[in-house]
Amino acid sequence: MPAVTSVRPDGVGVITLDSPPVNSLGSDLVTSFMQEFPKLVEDPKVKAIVVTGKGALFCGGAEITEFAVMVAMGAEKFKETNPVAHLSKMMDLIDASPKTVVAALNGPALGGGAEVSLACHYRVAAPKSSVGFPEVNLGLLPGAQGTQRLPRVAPLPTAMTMILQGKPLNAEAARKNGIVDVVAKGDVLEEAAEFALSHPPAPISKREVPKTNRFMVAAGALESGLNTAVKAAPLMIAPRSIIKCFEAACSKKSFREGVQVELEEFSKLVFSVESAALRHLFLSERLAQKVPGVNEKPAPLKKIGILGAGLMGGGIAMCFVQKGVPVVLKDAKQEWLDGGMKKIVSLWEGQLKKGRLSKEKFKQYMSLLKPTLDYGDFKDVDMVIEAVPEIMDLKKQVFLDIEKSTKPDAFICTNTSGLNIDDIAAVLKDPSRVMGTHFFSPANVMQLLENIRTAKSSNRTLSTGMAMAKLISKKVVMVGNCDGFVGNRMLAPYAGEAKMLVEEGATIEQIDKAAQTFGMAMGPMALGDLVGLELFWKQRQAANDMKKQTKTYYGPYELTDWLCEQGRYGLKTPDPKIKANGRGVFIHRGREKFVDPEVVAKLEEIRKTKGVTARPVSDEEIVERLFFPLINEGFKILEVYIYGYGFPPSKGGPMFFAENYVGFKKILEKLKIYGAQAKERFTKNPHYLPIDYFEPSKLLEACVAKEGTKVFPGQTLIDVVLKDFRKQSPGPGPFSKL
Ligand SMILES: C/C=C/C(=O)SCCNC(=O)CCNC(=O)[C@H](O)C(C)(C)COP(=O)(O)OP(=O)(O)OC[C@H]1O[C@@H](n2cnc3c(N)ncnc32)[C@H](O)[C@@H]1OP(=O)(O)O
Repeated sequence: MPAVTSVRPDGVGVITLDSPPVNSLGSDLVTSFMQEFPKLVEDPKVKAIVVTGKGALFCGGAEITEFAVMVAMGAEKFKETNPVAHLSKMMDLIDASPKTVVAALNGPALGGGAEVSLACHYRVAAPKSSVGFPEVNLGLLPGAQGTQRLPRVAPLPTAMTMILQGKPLNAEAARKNGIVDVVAKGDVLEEAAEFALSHPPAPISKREVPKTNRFMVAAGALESGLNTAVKAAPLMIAPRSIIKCFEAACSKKSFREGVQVELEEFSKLVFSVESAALRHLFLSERLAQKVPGVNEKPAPLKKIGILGAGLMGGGIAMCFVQKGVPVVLKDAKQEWLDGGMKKIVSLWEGQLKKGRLSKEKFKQYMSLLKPTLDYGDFKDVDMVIEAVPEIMDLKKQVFLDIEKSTKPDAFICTNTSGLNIDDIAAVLKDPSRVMGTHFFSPANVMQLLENIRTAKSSNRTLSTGMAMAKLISKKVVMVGNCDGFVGNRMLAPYAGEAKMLVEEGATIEQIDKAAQTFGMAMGPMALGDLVGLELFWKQRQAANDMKKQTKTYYGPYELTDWLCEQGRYGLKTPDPKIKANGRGVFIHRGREKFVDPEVVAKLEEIRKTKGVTARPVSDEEIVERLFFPLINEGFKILEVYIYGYGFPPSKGGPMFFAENYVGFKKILEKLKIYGAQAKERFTKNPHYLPIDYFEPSKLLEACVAKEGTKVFPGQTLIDVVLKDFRKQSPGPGPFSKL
């Protein structure tokens, strides 16, 4: 029953939004609310009305899955049956009630949920509730009168931060900003009922926009708000539409006229490819949390052991401590431990100085983090995550040491980015306790976590790994144990082509700028320095004889070899005393970086040796050669089975980008052209090794063949093609060396 009504003995009619899991405003709930609410208005026994939500949330907003259906209807049909206009009518109904309507915010009121609360005449909020407008994160705006109601109650800067940046306010902050009338001290429903009985109806739509808000708009506040939003997310189109709605609200326009502007802007956004991409990401991220067959109750994680206090280990330790989980951080040498602790403490001190961390929290963090050299301190931890250097024998040895020092049911995770986890786990008596947890650098910042299942990981290990990700607020993807897992596997051709393009004549700056203009948070050259160049170097050295390998060769290695031989590993130089510290492709000074003339000279030398004449490379070619092979690799992975590396969210992930921005056919054609060029380079120039990342994926070819096939709203052509493909696919191949 989506909207449930009852009448209390004190004459307050209660209408409860009841649509699990988040009381989203799907058409069923809206229709039922519009049938039930008038009954309360007309009931002579009802003196006032309270709107509340069932469960932990007031309301999670409009039903996101229904947007795809709206888009599929097409623009013309959408005009006639616009479900958001329907939602707007629900707001009018509440607003126009002759009886006082109070929202009892039992939990978060988000998007359309916040709009329902603002359509009510007053808001009484539980202390743990919040009010937020996250629509911008879906490439949308509050299309059910939110942009017109919020500036009527809140100061313009608050309204702008909330809607333009999607930042929610907790109950107390919402009260201070005029959005909430009372923060309940006791039972929120009781207090809302009491409030409703003692206050007259007061619709926000009848309020004037405060003069200060109008002055601020006249003084150009909207432009500066827009600049901030655009700076944070340059490719987003929603902020410009949101500004138009605020302009309408704070001008001489009536509430109704403002609502009309809002509806028009919303309609534009809902049809945009950016919004489709962001909605796709929202739903895909949640889909990725559900691993078929992994259904055992996760074990509690009360204490964590981290082995290795380097960049990764330290960052992982921070993730847990910042969520209040005690961590034992172990390393083998005092100086390594001290170095790791120093880095962690300096990061927290930096936050303290900027006012982002309170002194109390800082103290709490310090008390939760225990540095140690003694394996004995792992005796009561529930999970150990090892983050020691990527050397197979070392990993096997530390696994044996962890086994000896932990409880038999403690989980053992390896933060490898490339080693075969089945091989590491095989040294243990009970390999079912093992899984891979591949964090991305810097681990305390990056949102992605790849959990890797081994052949023997138990259901409980895997479910606890997924729960662990949720505990530390990571977006998690469960992947199989194969070369480079998913992230690095897709990154390898991207990084390889970046190096190849530099050799061909593109400048280092040009490569990174082209990638950043596309929307990447960082270019591939800077990324190499950030994650550490020695990873690739060591992996390559580990391979016996590169020249004999015929497959999976990723890009030229001469420059990286030269840099690493001098200890220029980028920002991940292990020994702080070494002169090359902070040097890689770039020279890094604090947040600034410069291309080193020595690197440019070395490149010239490499070209000479290889007989390559530098040529001008267009930005278009750079983008195509960086991303198309990456997409191709994604298809290869999808032949069996996406968040990281800062891929622009407005493009929805590489596969969504391929389908909706470029088209499969163009990608296939370009892969063939660039692949033929790479083959010619390999055949004619003995300095080059063969590469296979331009070799088109069978799934991509199948998608090209099926282009034009009708798909259901919300579904992708890849979904459709994958269904048939699953049966025939050989998988991503066995675990092989780079
Ligand atoms: C004109 C008006 C426009 C709008 O209102 S646009 C929508 C604006 N609202 C939002 O953007 C809110 C999005 N939702 C969230 O931020 C979070 O979710 C919550 C804070 C509400 C809850 O978070 P947590 O408790 O961690 O749960 P979870 O895994 O994110 O979601 C549980 C299930 O609920 C589904 N869901 C959440 N919000 C919506 C929604 N607005 N429409 C449809 N489904 C929603 C998810 O997908 C998932 O589903 P599964 O269990 O199948 O994985």
